[in-house]
Formats: sequence, structure tokens, C-alpha cells
Amino acid sequence: MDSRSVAKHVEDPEYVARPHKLYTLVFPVDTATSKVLLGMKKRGFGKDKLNGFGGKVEPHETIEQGAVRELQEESGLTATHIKKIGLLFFYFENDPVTMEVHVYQSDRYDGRPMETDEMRPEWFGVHEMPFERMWADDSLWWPYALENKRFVGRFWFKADQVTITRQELREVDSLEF
Ligand SMILES: Nc1[nH]c(=O)nc2c1ncn2[C@H]1C[C@H](O)[C@@H](COP(=O)(O)OP(=O)(O)OP(=O)(O)O)O1
Repeated sequence: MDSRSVAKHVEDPEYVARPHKLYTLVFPVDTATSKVLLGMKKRGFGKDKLNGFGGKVEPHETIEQGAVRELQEESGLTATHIKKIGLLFFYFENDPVTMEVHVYQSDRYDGRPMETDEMRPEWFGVHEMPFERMWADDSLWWPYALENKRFVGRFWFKADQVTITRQELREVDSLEF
């Protein structure tokens, strides 16, 4: 198990025993206009879906460093402040590896969004999220983000990457373990 994983604090033993891959997901927010920056994923996992910016955490970095790096690589924004808002575990049918996704918001960043090889960025009102073009779990936990609540979610997906067959979602006091 990756020592940076927090699975043992939140999952049941059956799932803790599985291999976990660490990912980040960052949502830049413009507090003045109440907009959030999403990117249309142009390739790879989740292609054609709108999402925050993120990816795999590299072996040499902390999860937070990975979050800042991926945001920079995929959107052109350099975060000067990020805060963790959630923790998501995804289990895909026929895949033995759990995706452990650390979710952040950033309301302070330098630079302007730019299209990259991986993402086409676009601003959306925080109350007008295009959930029909996002991952199916996003509409379930986004309300927590809006209310400034921390959350932990676990979602079991069919291989079609669309259908959720089981879910757990709850508010937590803290994401520091
Ligand atoms: N169900 C889901 N809901 C969600 O909101 N985000 C999800 C998700 N499943 C995965 N993600 C996010 C986590 C992460 O930010 C991203 C997947 O990471 P990557 O973009 O790194 O994947 P790739 O396979 O494209 O990797 P690279 O080839 O290294 O770019 O998708």
C-alpha cells in the first residue's frame, strides 16, 4: 500500500486490502463571479467528460504537490492556495485497483486558463454545473462543496464508467488523518 494513501482511515478491511492508485482533482473557483473552471478531457481516462483538473500522483511528490502540478499542466493556472474538500474512492467493475481521489478547491492562483493537449477549459456558474456532461458521482457530492462541507464518498461503477451500482457519501469534520 502506498504510504500516502488514507484508505485505512475510511474504508472497510475488504477494500483496504486492494491496491490503491492515488489521484488528485482540483476545481479552481472565482469567488468574485461564483464560477468554477472545468476542463473538457480530450484524451485518456474520462475522455469527453467535463471535470476538474488532476491526475496521478507521482512517486516523488506529496498529494498536494501533485494537485498543484496537475492543475498547472492541464489548465495553465498556478495555484497559490488550495484546500482539500473531499476524498473519493472509485471501484470499477473488472478492475482490482481502487482509485483514491483527493479533491481540492483553489480560489487563489496565478495565470489564465489555457487549452492544453489534455483539457479544454471553460467557466461555469457554481449553481449551473453541467452535470449531464460530468462523471455521474459529481452531482451527488457537489452540494457538499457548495455548502463548504468536507465529504468522503465511495462509488462502485460498472465497466461502462457511467452506471453507479452502489454508493456511500457522508460529511466529515476533517480530512486530516
Ligand atoms: N468518477 C469520477 N468522478 C470524478 O469527478 N473524477 C474522476 C472520476 N474518476 C476519475 N476522476 C478523475 C481523477 C483524475 O483527476 C482524473 C484521471 O486521472 P488522469 O487524467 O491522470 O488519467 P489518465 O489515465 O488520463 O492519466 P495520464 O495518462 O497520466 O494523463 O479523473
